[in-house]
Amino acid sequence: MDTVLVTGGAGYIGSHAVLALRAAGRAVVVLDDLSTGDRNLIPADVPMIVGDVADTDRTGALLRDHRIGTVMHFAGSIIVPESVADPLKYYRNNTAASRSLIETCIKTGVGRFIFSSTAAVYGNPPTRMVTEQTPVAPVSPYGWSKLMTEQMLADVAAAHQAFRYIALRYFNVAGADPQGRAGQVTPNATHLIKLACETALGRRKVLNIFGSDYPTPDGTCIRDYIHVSDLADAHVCALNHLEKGGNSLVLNCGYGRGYSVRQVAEAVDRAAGRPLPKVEAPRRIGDPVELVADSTRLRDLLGWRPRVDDLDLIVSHALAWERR
Ligand SMILES: NC(=O)c1ccc[n+]([C@@H]2O[C@H](COP(=O)([O-])OP(=O)(O)OC[C@H]3O[C@@H](n4cnc5c(N)ncnc54)[C@H](O)[C@@H]3O)[C@@H](O)[C@H]2O)c1
Ligand SMILES: O=c1ccn([C@@H]2O[C@H](COP(=O)(O)OP(=O)(O)O[C@H]3O[C@H](CO)[C@@H](O)[C@H](O)[C@H]3O)[C@@H](O)[C@H]2O)c(=O)[nH]1
Repeated sequence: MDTVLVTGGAGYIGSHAVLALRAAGRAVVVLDDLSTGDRNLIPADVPMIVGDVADTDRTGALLRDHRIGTVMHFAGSIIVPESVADPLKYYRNNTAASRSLIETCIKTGVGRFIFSSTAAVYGNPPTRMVTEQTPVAPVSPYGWSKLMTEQMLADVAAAHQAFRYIALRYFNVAGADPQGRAGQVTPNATHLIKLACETALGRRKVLNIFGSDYPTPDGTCIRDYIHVSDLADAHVCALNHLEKGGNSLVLNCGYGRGYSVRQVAEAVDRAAGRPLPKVEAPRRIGDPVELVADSTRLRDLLGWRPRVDDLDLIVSHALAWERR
């Protein structure tokens, strides 16, 4: 079996994909510039090249030398408000860097590509449940930077018969490896569950609840939180699909049910054994009211079966990671 290249494999989600690939018996090589990642998140015997995916000479040599058959492309910049303040960083490190990587794949004959996309491509969707047919309409440069990469992949796959891809649109990724081998280290992360756990451990004074007047049962925004280990498994399913000759796909990744900000905060209270300090704050600009993934296609087309679909488990794994 070919070796899999995991770009951004020293990051939060990529490191869990490395663990899932190894559990499936696959050979893995990581390419990461360590701008936000950490070498310690991946097993010591996984080869890691420190470098930028946009460095075409080095990446080309890597693809050839390691006989890479599939690229899983996690590397990128991920902070939505930062993308509003510095859009060119996102068009460089997400869109342009992906263009370079895709071109290097075409030049070296790598025919399978699995891409980390995002629910941010939907912007503020008109319906509660989001299917892959829901119109895309990003509201941030981050979302656009990812949608442009999806478009490149579709165009390249149409032009090159030997190239197939799967774009996985992640909803809200959370939790940590149940065995404590990896978790989120991303600096300046803005994610609710990470911030709530940091607050529960006294590293932050208070958890802001951004907006309590939304048209939802408790007034706070609703999201579909997917355990990072289940998401990692989805990548192994995607790899198997492409290796069996399956066609290119765009797939939502979530569980299909949503929790409000307050419900998440209460789950952190339960995991921590005491209530964390919370304060109602104004709405955060650009937040959609409700984002829940219809993940029927992921289940039906890839045979994905979640193993940790439980908010209390997600939160307890995230809290255990923060306590480490
Ligand atoms: N975390 C989420 O909730 C979420 C949601 C939707 C999509 N995504 C996408 O998933 C992917 C992984 O996100 P994450 O949460 O693990 O973030 P992360 O910051 O933990 O990981 C990104 C990794 O990529 C590396 N990297 C960044 N730019 C690089 C470059 N040019 N060359 C080589 N390495 C580079 C970083 O050092 C880091 O290890 C990203 O593409 C992100 O857009 C994440
Ligand atoms: O301190 C906080 C942090 C967040 N929230 C709220 O919690 C919800 C979830 O926020 P967050 O965890 O920041 O996730 P999203 O803004 O939904 O975005 C995430 O999910 C997207 C996919 O849906 C990804 O593309 C993004 O990278 C990722 O940050 C939102 O209503 C926030 O307003 C708070 O109330 N207080």
